[in-house]
Amino acid sequence: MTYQIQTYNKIADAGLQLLDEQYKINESNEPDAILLRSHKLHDQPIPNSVQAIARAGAGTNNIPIDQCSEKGVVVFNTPGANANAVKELVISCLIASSRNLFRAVQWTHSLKGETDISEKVEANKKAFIGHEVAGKKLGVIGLGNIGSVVANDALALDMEVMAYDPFVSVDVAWTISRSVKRVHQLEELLSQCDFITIHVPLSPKTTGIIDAKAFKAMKKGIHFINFARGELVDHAALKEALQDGTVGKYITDFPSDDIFGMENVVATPHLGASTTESEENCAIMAARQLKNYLETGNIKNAVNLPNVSLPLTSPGRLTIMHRNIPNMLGQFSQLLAERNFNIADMLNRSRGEFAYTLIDIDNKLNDEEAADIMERLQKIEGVIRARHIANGWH
Ligand SMILES: NC(=O)c1ccc[n+]([C@@H]2O[C@H](COP(=O)([O-])OP(=O)(O)OC[C@H]3O[C@@H](n4cnc5c(N)ncnc54)[C@H](O)[C@@H]3O)[C@@H](O)[C@H]2O)c1
Ligand SMILES: O=C(O)CC[C@@H](O)C(=O)O
Repeated sequence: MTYQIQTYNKIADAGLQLLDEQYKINESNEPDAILLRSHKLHDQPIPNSVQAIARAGAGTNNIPIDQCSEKGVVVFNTPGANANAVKELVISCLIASSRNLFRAVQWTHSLKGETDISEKVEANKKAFIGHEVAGKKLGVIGLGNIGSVVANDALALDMEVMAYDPFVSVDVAWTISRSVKRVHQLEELLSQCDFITIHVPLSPKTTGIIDAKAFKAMKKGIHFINFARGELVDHAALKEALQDGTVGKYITDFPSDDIFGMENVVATPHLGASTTESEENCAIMAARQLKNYLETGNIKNAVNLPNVSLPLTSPGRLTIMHRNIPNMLGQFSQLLAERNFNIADMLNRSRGEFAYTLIDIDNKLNDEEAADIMERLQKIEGVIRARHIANGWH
């Protein structure tokens, strides 16, 4: 079996190398799967051949998830794989902004060609006096893979840390120091912190969550760090908050035309995950998840379907993505019984309005039998996509 993979953006070789001789990269207009980073898929049709999309990264706002679910396309991301890279940059920006490093470096370079540089340096350095972060209060909005490690490491800088995340996962909660104070109202964090960093996914619910009301609640002169997504912040409200001094500095990884020229804005070119280590981690995780899904039907870290894991030992497996409605399993087993196929194992999991079923059968199907059973499965109301995976070991 050969799988066709379409890639977008630069995917680290460490990940691509995991896709062995069974895989062809960028050789077909009808790929089985897509592997990408920030490339926007919203503006292009997704070929019907695509069974899975893997995002080598955390944010999936560049992928039309609802459309994918309706087409039976599983969408993966790589949770945590780039968290350390983002954390290191956020911590460095926290300190750099507090010490006026960005402006200071720019000014120093402007001395090129002048005389008496050391005298000018000593005379003017007072313009860049900063503050230490120790003893200051950091607010972390979103305590996921990135927010949790930023919060823990800020404690090591002797900062007081406050965090807001109404949906924090149990797994992450276990890793967070008890010294991080959790608040249940965003306003409480906004009104008390000297520095705020945001680490929530961009979705219709979070677009513009930092709006005029949020800025109004903040302390005067606060430094706001946004390495999550630009659209989380209402830029018109940001402009006002910068002008009236509410925001002393806005440091963001998401430059856009409207923030250029705003005073006290520092923008980096979406560099959060741009380390060799992080790019490799993401590419490896994404390639493994894609391979596992294509070859066994098992799912790990999908954003639109549940995790499903069943060792593939029988001669054949049917994978069925379907709506989460009654009597689907009954119809599948009836169909198989009518054709005299014996079910060796079965697993069914649901997530929201979608569900996924693996059915392992004792029968080794020829191409005709496989096509026939696929056609019949697809005809069952509620079935979105069905696949037959022949186990190469039988
Ligand atoms: N700059 C970069 O290069 C870069 C790199 C990685 C991730 N990111 C961005 O950072 C985001 C976070 O990444 P992550 O790996 O920590 O994701 P994650 O999924 O591990 O964590 C996100 C957290 O946000 C929380 N959350 C959701 N809605 C919230 C809300 N309204 N208020 C407070 N908390 C809320 C969730 O409960 C979760 O704990 C990504 O979605 C992506 O957009 C940017
Ligand atoms: O691929 C990148 O460089 C950025 C990834 C980042 O935005 C993410 O959401 O993980």
